[in-house]
Amino acid sequence: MRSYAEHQRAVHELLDPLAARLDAAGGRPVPVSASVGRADAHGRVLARDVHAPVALPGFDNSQMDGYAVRSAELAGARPGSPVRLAVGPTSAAGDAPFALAPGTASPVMTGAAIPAGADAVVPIEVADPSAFIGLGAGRHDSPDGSVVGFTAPVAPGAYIRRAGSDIAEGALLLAAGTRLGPAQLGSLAAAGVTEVLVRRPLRVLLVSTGHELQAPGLPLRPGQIHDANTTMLGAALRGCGVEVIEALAPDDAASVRAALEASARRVDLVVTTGGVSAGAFEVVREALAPLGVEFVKVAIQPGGPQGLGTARIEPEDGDSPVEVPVVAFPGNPVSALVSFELFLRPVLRRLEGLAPDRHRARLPLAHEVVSPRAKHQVRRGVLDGDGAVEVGAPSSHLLHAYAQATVLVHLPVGVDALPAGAAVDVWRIDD
Ligand SMILES: Nc1nc2c(c(=O)[nH]1)N[C@H]1C(S)=C(S)[C@@H](COP(=O)(O)OP(=O)(O)OC[C@H]3O[C@@H](n4cnc5c(N)ncnc54)[C@H](O)[C@@H]3O)O[C@H]1N2
Ligand code: MOO
Ligand SMILES: [Mg+2]
Repeated sequence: MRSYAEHQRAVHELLDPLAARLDAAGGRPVPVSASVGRADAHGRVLARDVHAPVALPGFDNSQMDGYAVRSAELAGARPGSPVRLAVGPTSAAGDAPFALAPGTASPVMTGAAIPAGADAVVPIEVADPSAFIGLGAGRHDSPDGSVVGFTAPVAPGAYIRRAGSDIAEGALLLAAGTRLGPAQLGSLAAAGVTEVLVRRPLRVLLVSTGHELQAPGLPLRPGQIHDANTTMLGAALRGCGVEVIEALAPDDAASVRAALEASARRVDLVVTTGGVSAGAFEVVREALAPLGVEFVKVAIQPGGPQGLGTARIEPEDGDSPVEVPVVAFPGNPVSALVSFELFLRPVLRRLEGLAPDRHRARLPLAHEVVSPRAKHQVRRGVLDGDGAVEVGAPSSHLLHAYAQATVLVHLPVGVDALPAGAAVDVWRIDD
């Protein structure tokens, strides 16, 4: 039997090369900003480095509302003997910079260009008067004859945001592989970048198998059930930025193979559910083992039976052979979704430019639990009012209970019983 870590490594080895494939086309141009009816770059992954076309800030500007001064002129300022300067023209945000005349102090607003010759800003609160008076009518002129007093020296450079202090012109703004969230998009917009090259999304064929399955909404004959896995794993995959093609194959190997043959050339990966265990109709195993997919037992619960490998399909119509990686999950819905969380989501997160680990914590158990010693068990749980973990039942058909859970609880190999209060690893379920 394979360990959890061994199978995780095998999935990574099979799927990590997909990153290069998604980059191979050199990226697709997409707009940085959303506009009606157009896909934008939000949530996508950069295919190429982006260098700053300009320095940011683009010019020295003020960090505070105050007065731009020559610091040397305030060297002798003391509470008892203030330095008084004539009020010069005002620099508001958006104004073109001008020159500061010697012996004057210019009102300067946050984000406004520092007048040439000034080398420091004194915040309005520590000037005398401590509020702007008489500005506004002709907002760039000084009120005639106004004088402002300063009672302390100011260090050169005080409250000046230097040009290039965020990023220098030509420096690496965002590296290839970065996922574009709000801060990254804002940073591109600030630099005036309107379009970027992003990786194309991963394309996955999702095949659910089972003679008993009926699409939700269609009536059930006795013995039939509604197909939950297609909706569930389709959502999980799309939530990771994947484009999904769905197929429902009845319980015969020929239809599973036909589903693969129909779409293998259009996808990067095939994910199947069901038909991998020890029953009489294990159609995924039957269809894919001859094509090169390996079926193993992993020492986890749920999710024990797993399939993994590259399927080489020789189309019956004589078309050229096609090879496609396959990840085969067990059919029990809880087993299928836990398998996704353990094995596939970390890889997809990496392909998305995100850290592979999800939000994790070590929390105390609210009550005693038991677990099979030889298996890494993953239970679904919720936190009680004190932040302790209430662990749900282990069975793999309890999908309703999974839908109520907020955490996955890990009980590793070697654990057969843990008392209330013992610390366990939990992963937050957040989408
Ligand atoms: N004798 C043994 N029996 C079983 C073993 C074993 O080791 N020896 N393993 C058990 C474990 S663990 C699991 S997990 C399941 C895996 O089963 P399969 O992957 O072969 O899946 P199926 O047999 O097709 O279905 C299992 C179960 O899940 C339901 N199912 C399947 N697909 C869907 C779907 N799309 N939506 C909702 N429900 C689905 C299906 O009706 C079955 O109830 O095998 C155990 N048996
Ligand atoms: O391993 Mo199965 O996945 O328990 O239910
Ligand atoms: Mg089965």
